[in-house]
Amino acid sequence: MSEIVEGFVEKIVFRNEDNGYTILSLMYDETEITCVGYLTMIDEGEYIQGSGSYIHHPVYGEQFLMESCEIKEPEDAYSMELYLGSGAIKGIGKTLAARIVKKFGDSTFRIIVEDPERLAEVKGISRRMAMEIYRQFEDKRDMRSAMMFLQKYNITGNLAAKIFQEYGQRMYDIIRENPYRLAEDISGIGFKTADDIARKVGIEPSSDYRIKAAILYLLIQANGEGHVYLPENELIERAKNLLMVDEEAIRRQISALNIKKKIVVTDNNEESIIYASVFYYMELNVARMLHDLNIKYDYNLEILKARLNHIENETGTTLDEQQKMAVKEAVCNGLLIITGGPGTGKTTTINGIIKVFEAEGLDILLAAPTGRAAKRMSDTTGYEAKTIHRMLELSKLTQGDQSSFTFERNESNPLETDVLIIDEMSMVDLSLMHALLKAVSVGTRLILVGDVNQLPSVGPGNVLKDIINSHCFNVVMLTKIFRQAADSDIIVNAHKINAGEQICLDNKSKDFFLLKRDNSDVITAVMINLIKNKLPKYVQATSFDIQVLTPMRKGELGVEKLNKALQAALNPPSHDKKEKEYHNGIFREGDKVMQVKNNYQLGWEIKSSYGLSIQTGTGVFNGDAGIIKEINLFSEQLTVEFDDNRLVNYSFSQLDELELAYAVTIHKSQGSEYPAVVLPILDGPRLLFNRNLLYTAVTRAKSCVVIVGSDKMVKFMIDNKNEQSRYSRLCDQIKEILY
Ligand SMILES: Nc1ncnc2c1ncn2[C@@H]1O[C@H](COP(=O)(O)OP(=O)(O)OP(=O)(O)O)[C@@H](O)[C@H]1O
Repeated sequence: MSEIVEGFVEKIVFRNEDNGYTILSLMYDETEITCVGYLTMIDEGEYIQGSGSYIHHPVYGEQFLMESCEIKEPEDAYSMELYLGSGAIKGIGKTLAARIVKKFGDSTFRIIVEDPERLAEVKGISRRMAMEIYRQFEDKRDMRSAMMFLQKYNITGNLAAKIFQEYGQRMYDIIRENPYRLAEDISGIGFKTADDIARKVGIEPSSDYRIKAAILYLLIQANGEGHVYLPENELIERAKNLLMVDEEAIRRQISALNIKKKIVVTDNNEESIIYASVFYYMELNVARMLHDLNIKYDYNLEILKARLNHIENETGTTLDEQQKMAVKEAVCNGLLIITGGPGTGKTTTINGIIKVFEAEGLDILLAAPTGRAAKRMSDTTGYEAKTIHRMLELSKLTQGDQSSFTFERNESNPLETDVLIIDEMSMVDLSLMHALLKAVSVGTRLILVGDVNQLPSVGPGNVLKDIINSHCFNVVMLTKIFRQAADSDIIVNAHKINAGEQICLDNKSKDFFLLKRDNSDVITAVMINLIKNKLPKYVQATSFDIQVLTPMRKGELGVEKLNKALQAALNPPSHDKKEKEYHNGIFREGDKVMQVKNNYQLGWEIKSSYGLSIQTGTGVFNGDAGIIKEINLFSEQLTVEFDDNRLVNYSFSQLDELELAYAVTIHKSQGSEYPAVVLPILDGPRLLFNRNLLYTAVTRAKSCVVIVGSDKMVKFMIDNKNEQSRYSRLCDQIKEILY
């Protein structure tokens, strides 16, 4: 049975600002009781009435669990003084509060609201301050009632504050009439939360708003799966399952959204398809901008020949016909795509192209989609390569509490360069491609390099594949595997896997092995032995440089379980290593970790051997890997050393950006290379275990690949050509522009 308590809030003992969970002490009938609950916006000194029940906490004893709570406007002078002096109103301390209440007595609150100028009669309060007190008082009141209102719908803390900041007093109408707007306007609220609110407000399941919101939500969800659009029938099916309403109602709202231009309904020559508008225009613009860049340049081929001869003499490498063709196409065209598998000479060709343009005195920019890929490009070319985000000068826009990102380089402030070379193009998704092309003006030569057979980008689209398949632009396919590369079974096998040919797994190779095991515990133990004892000597690297790549996150051989096992074996607890618990695991000094989201604000620092700061910068990117150097339990910080000795401090509240990285998913490893790769392959979803995934994993290794598990599964993967197909129309959009 629910009980009621009421009294003054003596002290806020603890408050979690994210979710509003609060512990406070309340003076109730001259005794002090501890209340707990989601009591956002309740300040010290307030008089509250709450209902709930007494519970017994094993450590803190009896507490009142407050399920709902109401602020009572103080009615007597004493309570008003307590509230005003609590720090709730900036600029009023205890002394001033006492003076105000002495002057106005029980009418204090009425004066503040109805006649605030009179506050200036109190010594120490100017007219301006009087109005400021009034403003804060009203704001607090509005905000508090908003919080109370939202709490009914289980929205608390920062999210509630965000909603109030976005809508102000309109919030009440919006929530009562169309809470689905929240899903559109407020980051952090999705369809599910909005639908939950709608149900509580009593909105009908067949409401137009509900169906519209669900359609937009399903399209965003499809983008998250890598699709750019959904076929109309598939969208309707998904909507029917989500909403449990009839098809006619869904079709009506599709038309309504189409008229409002929130979605685009078109067809792909076979069936009707639906885009969220932004993705439709992105795809169309990417196609158009690619055509715009695709102009011809006159170039004296005799001069090119002479330049190439000179470069070949200088570097001692004679380019083969395909590579020479790539250099020629690069100088003669505004847009060129170079694609090829491992060891087919892409880097050598890029270097040739750079040298030719350099001899011309042209400006060249190099970039890649991830930090690691950019670093590799810098290492292999000898020129600075940036991430595409950094090159486009990503910057943060802050509006009130909301922040979004934008690129400083765009159509009105394009990149100032004659040549732009992008490596690892298979990882570029549609929105990044769109941002990139907007910043490239006609007259800049754009050269896109990548291996079209790698896994597609994490984000939506099949950009590189679609551009190549359109056959509208110059594409040079490098197919020859060079001699050094042909000595490597990693490269030979990668090409076989890609072609669907079975590979020889008799362990006679120098760099490609399969250790047959059929039990996940045994596989884990074998991998630990390899990483700890066998492989470091074999590939002349440290245990930490050897990477376990696995297809899945979950399961016995998924990232989560493997990381725990590998951590215990490679960096066990030790009295001289500090630890910090997080979610469901532990970070320990010496652990191998990975940043799991792009954080453009996070600062880094490089220190000299004397500990002096010699370089600073910002930005740590999804996929950057490093080692935990220090955990400071006192300042609640953890320091990670990334590539190039960049030191980054994480506050404990930022630890959700880090994960252990002894094992990572094959998807996450795209664009990275490791001296040796260990692949546990036993069993898993047939759709995921495909040729593409195995190819990507194998091509991450420089000196050695060891597969531990089932040879049958490896064979199955090579035979399994079924990629998870993506709905994308870039290829057709490119072609249609020509007609
Ligand atoms: N024309 C050439 N003559 C001789 N050797 C070459 C030639 N082109 C490339 N190579 C050699 O072949 C190997 C692979 O070349 P390169 O690194 O350029 O290929 P890649 O496609 O960039 O490979 P990956 O994708 O694996 O990095 C290198 O050892 C390189 O020196």
